[in-house]
Amino acid sequence: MARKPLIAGNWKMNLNHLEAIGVTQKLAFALPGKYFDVVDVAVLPPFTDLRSVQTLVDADSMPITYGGQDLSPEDSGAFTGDVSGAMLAKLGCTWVVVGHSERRTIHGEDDELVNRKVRAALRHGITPILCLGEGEDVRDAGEHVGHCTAQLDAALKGLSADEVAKVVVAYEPVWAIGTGKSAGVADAQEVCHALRERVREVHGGPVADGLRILYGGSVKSNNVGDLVKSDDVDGALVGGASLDPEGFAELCALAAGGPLP
Ligand SMILES: O=C[C@H](O)COP(=O)(O)O
Repeated sequence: MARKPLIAGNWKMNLNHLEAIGVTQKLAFALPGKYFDVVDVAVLPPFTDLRSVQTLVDADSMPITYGGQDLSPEDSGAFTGDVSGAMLAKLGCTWVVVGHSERRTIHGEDDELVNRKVRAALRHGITPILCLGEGEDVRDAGEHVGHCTAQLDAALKGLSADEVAKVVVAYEPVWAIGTGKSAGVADAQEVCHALRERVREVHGGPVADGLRILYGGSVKSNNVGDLVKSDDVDGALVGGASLDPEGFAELCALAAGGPLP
């Protein structure tokens, strides 16, 4: 089944709302409309930027989608500092990152919380981009496939096949994030394939064949083309390389099959 690639730029804690406007404008300007027929392009700014990005995207009818980098597992109430799925939905978010390794490591998020956040996103009609991946020690021990499929099982626990069909999975080996050390194409394909086969086993062929599985970890213009050519890699979650709009536009074009004119 042909799956349209998704290239999502995770800005992490970079760019204030004024800078966000500039970067989003430049990205839309640099990437001709025809590329959006072939690849979906998203930006994932900090919460404080979302309203500005929404206003710009709506006003200029940009083909760019956007989303948050995290959400609360709860819908409202006394949860100081948290942002709910309902709030993100109201801001027109298509996506929300869940279970990023920086949240798992820095904020101690475990699989059970990640599962609750996936459910919260789906409850509000937002597509969770569910991140998972192994650390260097697990990879060195050769246990990366089992580790990642176990994380997948835990994050999707109790979800119906229809719900799983609405999830995007992002395989991000922790040792490749922000290190300049990207997984090889064969390594990315190995884990993405195993994740798809696990979904096939539990939720059936149509869900597995339709599921978008991204790779993330030091994705740049020089490796994105080969990564998305892999059978089971359907796009990329891009960190550092998404902050420069012209460079990110080039990366998106390469994911769509060729460089910008
Ligand atoms: O969410 C994005 C990933 O953490 C990858 O970040 P990176 O492209 O800077 O390595």
